[in-house]
Amino acid sequence: MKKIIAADHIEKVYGHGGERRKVLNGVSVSINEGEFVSVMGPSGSGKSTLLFAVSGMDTVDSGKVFFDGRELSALQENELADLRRRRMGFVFQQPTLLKNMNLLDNIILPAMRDHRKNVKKITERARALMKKTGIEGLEKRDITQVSGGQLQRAGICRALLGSPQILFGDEPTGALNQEAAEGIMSLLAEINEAGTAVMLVTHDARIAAKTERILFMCDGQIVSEMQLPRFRGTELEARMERVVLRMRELGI
Ligand SMILES: Nc1ncnc2c1ncn2[C@@H]1O[C@H](COP(=O)(O)OP(=O)(O)OP(=O)(O)O)[C@@H](O)[C@H]1O
Repeated sequence: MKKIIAADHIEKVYGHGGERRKVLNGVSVSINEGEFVSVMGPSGSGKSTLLFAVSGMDTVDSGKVFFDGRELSALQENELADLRRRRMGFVFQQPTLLKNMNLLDNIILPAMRDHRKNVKKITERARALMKKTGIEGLEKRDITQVSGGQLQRAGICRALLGSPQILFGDEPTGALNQEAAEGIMSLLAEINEAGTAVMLVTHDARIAAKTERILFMCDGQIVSEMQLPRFRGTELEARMERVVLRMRELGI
């Protein structure tokens, strides 16, 4: 299986002098093409920092991160930005969409930077993604006129517009009720099934149990991993129990 992300002994330090704190402490991890991975661990264990480091959204203080064989720190800022825009997608807990701009325009806005001449094509693709993600018909709505789940679906459409090889999610279901969260998880599973790798940070064992590999973090390190068969809609409770049990064993 081909690796799309490979992180080799990465470290991230925040603060200065006596206040210095190693938030990533020699993490090595790889993500294969098409994998569905989640990251769990206590608050402050470094989950978001890891996601930001392996996606090139933030730099590391030592170690190396490779995306599809290219070392991120060796890239020029514009090359890195280009790589992130074209080959990675990002979804956050609160999608950063703009008020006073309708949902469709919000979705296409970042892609317009690359393809000014292709407005028609981008709009068509955005509409197709809105249909696929279940928000067809909401194109003209302002972002204040849709639910949290619909907003997150719009965020996912925006992230998918460039056909990324990997979608990174930092608590993408964290602000949603359980029903909306499950809808977003089903959507992410579908996207993953179609070939896009997904890497999610979550606090929720119910969410992690639907992924195929769980990385457990504690104090800036990956302290354990769990491989699960692809989730096919059954045995969720048993999978959750395994996750919770592992966390208990790890004391996290
Ligand atoms: N920009 C920053 N400057 C200084 N410290 C930071 C910064 N970003 C994160 N930290 C610290 O690094 C540690 C790890 O943060 P991180 O957000 O990666 O943890 P997390 O596991 O994702 O936590 P949570 O589950 O609460 O979101 C925390 O102690 C946090 O306070």
